[in-house]
Amino acid sequence: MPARLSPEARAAALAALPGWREVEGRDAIARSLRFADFVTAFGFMAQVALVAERMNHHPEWFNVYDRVDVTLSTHDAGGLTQLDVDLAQAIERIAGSLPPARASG
Ligand SMILES: C[C@H](O)[C@H](O)[C@H]1CNC2=NC(N)=NC(=O)C2=N1
Repeated sequence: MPARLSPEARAAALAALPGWREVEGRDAIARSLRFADFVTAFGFMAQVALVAERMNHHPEWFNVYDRVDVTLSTHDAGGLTQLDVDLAQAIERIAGSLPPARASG
């Protein structure tokens, strides 16, 4: 398992991941994604699950209808590592290939 990212590496990683934010009170990053509908959201989760299993690195996530809240942290390392950055990038690639949510309000 990779080492926890230094504060500098962490800041650089976040700057390169628009939409992702730091989680308060723990060394983790998070993003909330919205899709066109439930089937698209669940399809996103299915695709991410296959990547996560291949990486042996798994997201914490919560789904309601068209929304998926994802938190990434490396539990074995007790914080953020390069694995989380790699998985976040894979998540961006998969989400970007799916139809977006309709604009609200
Ligand atoms: C035993 C197994 O390799 C570990 O539990 C893996 C599985 N998936 C994991 N996922 C995440 N997010 N962090 C981990 O430390 C982790 N460890």
